[in-house]
Amino acid sequence: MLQLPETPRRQVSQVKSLSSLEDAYEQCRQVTADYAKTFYLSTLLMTPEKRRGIWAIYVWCRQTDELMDGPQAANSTPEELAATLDQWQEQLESVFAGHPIQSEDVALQDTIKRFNLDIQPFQDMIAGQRMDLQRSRYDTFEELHLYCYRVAGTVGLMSAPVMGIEPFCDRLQPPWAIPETTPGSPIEKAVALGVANQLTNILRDVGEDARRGRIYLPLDDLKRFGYTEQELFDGVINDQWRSLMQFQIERAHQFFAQAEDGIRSLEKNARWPVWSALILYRRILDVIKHNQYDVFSKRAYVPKRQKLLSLPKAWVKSL
Ligand SMILES: CC(C)=CCC/C(C)=C/CC/C(C)=C/CC/C(C)=C/[C@@H]1[C@@H](COP(=O)(O)OP(=O)(O)O)[C@]1(C)CC/C=C(\C)CC/C=C(\C)CCC=C(C)C
Ligand SMILES: Nc1ncnc2c1ncn2[C@@H]1O[C@H](COP(=O)(O)OP(=O)(O)OP(=O)(O)O)[C@@H](O)[C@H]1O
Ligand SMILES: [Mn+2]
Repeated sequence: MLQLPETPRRQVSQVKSLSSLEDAYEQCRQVTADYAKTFYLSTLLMTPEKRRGIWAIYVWCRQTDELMDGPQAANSTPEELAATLDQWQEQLESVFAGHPIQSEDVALQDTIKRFNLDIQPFQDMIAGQRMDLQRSRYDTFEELHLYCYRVAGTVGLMSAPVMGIEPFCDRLQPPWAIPETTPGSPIEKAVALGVANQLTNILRDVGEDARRGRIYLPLDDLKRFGYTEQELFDGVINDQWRSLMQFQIERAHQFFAQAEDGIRSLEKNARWPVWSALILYRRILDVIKHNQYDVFSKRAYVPKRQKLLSLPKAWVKSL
């Protein structure tokens, strides 16, 4: 279980008890290995400096996600969750200012310094979590795309400087917008991979989200395909639903295709984990289709054996 900070700022005396840099990275390694085994395996081929950086970012992202999705969140009011995000934001600023608060921050701070990371994608991810507190519907794909950028496209922006990508000079804009990226640039493709993963995640979790009263699929798409919110809550699988899902799956594929193209811009020793993440996540779309678009009573997942088998495939692609 991930440890979340109890207080916004620890006293100086407590800061002394933070882990050493080695221990902090070891903690991040352990969390990554526990939470995402296949992904962890595929990071082992990166240079030690890079993989440690990716683990530190992974842990920060995982913790950010857990703030809203974890067991503590289930027993909190929206006001408490908003306050938790404020506190998390303060802690982030503190790490970027060189003052780590929890042990994992010691590793993140080192990664930030080493790879000259920008705070904006981190802030944007927190803003994405805030969207979940503020809304449970998206009218258009444009609105959903902003959400996907914030909660997942940002991962591409955070990890690209660590993995090594050229050129990494696209201008970042204020947190309410998706950063301006040069069309067709590798960094745009890095964002596209996060968006593709998040769209896939949304399709896989339609039923689970509906049970929480949430619909991520754009409402204007539902309308266009003649499928109602009530039908979604009732788990109706009809021709309209199948067509709607085919359209959404195709859209996710387009983002995966954009991302594929970007992987060759990464430094060679960083390509394997990215290919494996892409192949694994994209496969979920095939499973949804195989399940005849029943995302209400079935969870589309890729069996462990297949996951492991995809590692050599990703390896070959990364050569
Ligand atoms: C090498 C590599 C793949 C690096 C990324 C590792 C990293 C830092 C991952 C963080 C993932 C994370 C915990 C994000 C928090 C928000 C979240 C949960 C997003 C969803 C991930 C799937 O997780 P899961 O299935 O466990 O979700 P549940 O909570 O169980 O529902 C996401 C769908 C998004 C993850 C986004 C990526 C992996 C994007 C990675 C993009 C790059 C590394 C850019 C590559 C560069 C080019 C040029 C293509
Ligand atoms: N069943 C799954 N099918 C496809 N991709 C998955 C699946 N589970 C996780 N992923 C995603 O694939 C990437 C690699 O995860 P990995 O396969 O290492 O997870 P894991 O070790 O099986 O653990 P977990 O399923 O608990 O996330 C991550 O982005 C992860 O979120
Ligand atoms: Mn998971």
